[in-house]
Amino acid sequence: MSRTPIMAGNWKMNLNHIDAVGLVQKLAWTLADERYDTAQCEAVVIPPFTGIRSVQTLIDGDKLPLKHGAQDLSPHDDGAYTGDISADMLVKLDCSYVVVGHSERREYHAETDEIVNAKAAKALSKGLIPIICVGEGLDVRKAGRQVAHTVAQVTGALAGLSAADVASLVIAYEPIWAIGTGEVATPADAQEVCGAIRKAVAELYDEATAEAVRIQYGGSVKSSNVVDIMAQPDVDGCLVGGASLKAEEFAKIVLFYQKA
Ligand SMILES: O=C(CO)COP(=O)(O)O
Repeated sequence: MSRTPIMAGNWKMNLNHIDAVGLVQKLAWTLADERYDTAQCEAVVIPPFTGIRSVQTLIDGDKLPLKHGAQDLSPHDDGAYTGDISADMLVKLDCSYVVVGHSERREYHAETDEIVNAKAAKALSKGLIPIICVGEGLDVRKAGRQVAHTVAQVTGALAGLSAADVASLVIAYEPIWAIGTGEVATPADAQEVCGAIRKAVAELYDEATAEAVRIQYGGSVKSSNVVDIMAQPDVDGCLVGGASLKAEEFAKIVLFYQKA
């Protein structure tokens, strides 16, 4: 089974809703100029919550070849959870994807594998595709335990999910030491862990599920390194932070296949 590559721009806490519209317009123009083909790569923008409605209206109104998503969701349906956003609210905004378990949420909001698992399950139950983030810190990498650490996070995040659900979702391997540092993992580093994740999915489920699940690499991805990273057999896309805030740079990342 062939997996469609997926490039997702995680804007993190950047760009108000007006700037969000400007970026998406420029991204769409650049992609159109370069004859972007959605069959070659899926392009996703993930603004902060405050930008989603404007981005949705623009994508829908202008029939742009982009999908959009959110950076987090509540594991609860509704109720007294001040500051949280529910899956239903994101579905109403036509979100296709939702990031869960980003290392910044794990660190600053104390999200555990159990919480990540509950959020992924909630997203799937409402028809949203979770992008489940995993990855080791520098201490774990230095100890050579990156595979065991990351596979344990994947196992925790997928607990109780069906094979069909897992086949539909996205796992993003983001080594924390490579996020926003300019320190990109080598293509071989990315392949080592992404390959181990796919093997773990095969062991937890079956070969067909492992063949279907899409695995991204994230951490200082740029247009200058994306082609080498994407050449790895178990890397199906990238979760891009800083470089997704520049339309032309993110467009080049989406269009990686033209250079591959
Ligand atoms: O955390 C990331 C995407 O979720 C990666 O961020 P950078 O691309 O800025 O390193």
